[in-house]
Amino acid sequence: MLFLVRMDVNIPHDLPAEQAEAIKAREKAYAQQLQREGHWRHLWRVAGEYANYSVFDAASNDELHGLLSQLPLFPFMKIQVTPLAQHPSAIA
Ligand SMILES: O=C(O)C[C@H]1C=CC(=O)O1
Repeated sequence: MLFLVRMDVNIPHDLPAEQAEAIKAREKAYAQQLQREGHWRHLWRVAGEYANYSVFDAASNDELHGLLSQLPLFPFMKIQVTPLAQHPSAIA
């Protein structure tokens, strides 16, 4: 099952910079692991915003929730999920 996911990141200004950088480094490693595993199919920056649009592949809503809730930045993100279905006019 494919899901369009938008993530808006909002790291509190009072979080020490060193801590923020450590969380971002763990986030990058986990994001790249999920991409290698085929769960995180697309990752695009929203131009001009600390946000991304992503496409995830997960077997169920519960699996997707598990993947997203383990993101190190999860406590600092607003996440919107849109389940995707086949479009009858799509050729691929
Ligand atoms: O930068 C972001 O959009 C947030 C998050 C998503 C992947 C990653 O490495 O960080």
